Amino acid sequence: MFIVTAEQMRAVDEHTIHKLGIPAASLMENAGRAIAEEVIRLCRECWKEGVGRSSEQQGRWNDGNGKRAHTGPGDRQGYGGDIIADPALVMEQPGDQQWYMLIGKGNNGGDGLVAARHLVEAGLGVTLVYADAPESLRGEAAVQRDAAAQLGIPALVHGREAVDFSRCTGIVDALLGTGSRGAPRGAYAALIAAANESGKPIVSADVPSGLDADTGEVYEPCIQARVTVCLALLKRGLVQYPGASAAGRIVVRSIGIPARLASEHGPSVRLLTEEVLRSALRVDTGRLRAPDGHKGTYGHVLLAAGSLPMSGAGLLSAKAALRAGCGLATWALPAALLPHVIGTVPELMLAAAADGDSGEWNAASADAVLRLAESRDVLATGPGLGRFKGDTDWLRRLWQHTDRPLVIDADALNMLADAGPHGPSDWGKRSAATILTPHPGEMGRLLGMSTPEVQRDRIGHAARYAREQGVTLVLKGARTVIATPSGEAYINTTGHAGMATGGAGDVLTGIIAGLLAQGLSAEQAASFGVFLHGQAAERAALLRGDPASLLAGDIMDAL
Ligand SMILES: NC(=O)C1=CN([C@@H]2O[C@H](COP(=O)(O)OP(=O)(O)OC[C@H]3O[C@@H](n4cnc5c(N)ncnc54)[C@H](O)[C@@H]3O)[C@@H](O)[C@H]2O)[C@@H](O)CC1
Ligand SMILES: [K+]
Repeated sequence: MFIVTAEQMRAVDEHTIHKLGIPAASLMENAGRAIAEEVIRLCRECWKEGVGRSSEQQGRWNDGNGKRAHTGPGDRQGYGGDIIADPALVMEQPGDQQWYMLIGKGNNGGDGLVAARHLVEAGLGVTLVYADAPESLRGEAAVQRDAAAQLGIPALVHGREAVDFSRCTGIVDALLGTGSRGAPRGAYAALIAAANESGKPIVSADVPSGLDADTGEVYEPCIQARVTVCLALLKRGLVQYPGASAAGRIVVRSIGIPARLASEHGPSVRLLTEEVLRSALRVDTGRLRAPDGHKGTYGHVLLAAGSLPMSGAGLLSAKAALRAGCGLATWALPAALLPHVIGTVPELMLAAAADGDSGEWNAASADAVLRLAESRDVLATGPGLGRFKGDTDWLRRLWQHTDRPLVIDADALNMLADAGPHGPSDWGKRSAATILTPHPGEMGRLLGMSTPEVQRDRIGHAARYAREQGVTLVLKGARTVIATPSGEAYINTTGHAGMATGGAGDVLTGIIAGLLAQGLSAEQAASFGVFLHGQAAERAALLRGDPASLLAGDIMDAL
């Protein structure tokens, strides 16, 4: 599933209308119809839950599968085939429903007006609530305004008549869509605040009004939707927090715009699903293990990690690499740690780096790491590494002198942040892939900005950095972003807040390194690794019963 910016959506709309010749009116009709169908779906669900229903009314609506939506002879036996009323728009007690349709003056409002027509057709009570004078609507939206007026659909205008939300069952928010700029103003702000205040279920057209469709930033006020009917293509703001929290359930409805046009009109950003892993990323898990393979077949990971106060980080990473399926893993660590970790993971090989009995890394150890890397397939570094004198130079040497794929995490990212104003691209282009796995704080240090600034546009920052620095970048956090040097990005959907626990990132580093060792490309290993990491956490939370009690080791054990 493609994820687009408002600008990309506008270009795709234009292409569909002007190059393919599909009329704008058709697109709006499809959009409004889809919104109406989702309103009816929600009504049916609310009925099942008993929300807003008196007890004698419960259990009397249509069940939504069309079976009880028959009309005429089809209800009787013996006359041949059934005759079924439009099943997506049928309800048994539609008259109980009073929906307020909040209508803005742009095309989002036009979608709401089309939806109003279809809801009236389905027998629901509908009242239009215009934010601006209806006369201010233009183009297709004005056509829909006139059709609604011809049909006698009741209408109120904010500022002219009082709007009492206590009288409605639910609200359709068609105030602002992808044409919205900045915080809602005037009547828009007032209607959004009152709609939220009412506590009635809200169905948003395309995006919740008050949400930045590109960044997921939530302005004050912003609709808190129960359902968002996203039209044609998923918008970036809906998959990024805090926007994702304002959107409720997101239903993407196709309206006649070919989805593949998205990648012709801007960067390709997709939701990371099993289907995308298989098709776009061509990850074939069935081929990872050959029946006649041996431990040499599946690659050897070298992990340079851990220091006295954070030895567990190295242990978690190295073990996760093995759990992800690499044939062998060597953990290079400061020599003083060796006696304490011997035997903790018997499957691991250990390589001691001279540390003057300090338990810490030092600049001179770069040579030892480079030598070890010569006979391994992947080098990963960062977890529990700590900072030490000359560390940025230490990392620069690894960057420049190993031809193995390199995974950089944690403190190694902080070393990278000190590389200079232009970032590590100043160190030259690496011959093998480089994967960076920052959390938002580390990303902020790499970019020279604050964590909230990073969070305000996660996809944008990640994609830009990956392209400019020629790296594959994994920006961790809810809805992890994987961005590639060629400008593509994937947004992960697996995992949960229980993963916010020390060591979870170390496990991810190990998984990605373990997958690289098995021959996956950087793009495949980063995406598949993030996806698996989240899935393992989901499974671990099920086993434990509560995500909050999850330890990083549980994620690894659930792989
Ligand atoms: N071909 C198309 O362009 C299609 C567009 N569609 C719908 O059209 C929407 C985009 O329509 P528009 O580009 O007309 O834009 P919008 O309908 O999102 O709203 C733009 C209007 O709102 C006003 N506005 C902008 N920011 C505001 C703020 N912060 N406070 C108060 N008023 C503000 C502007 O004056 C502008 O007139 C989509 O989200 C979608 O719902 C669909 O109908 C499908 C086809
Ligand atoms: K909206």
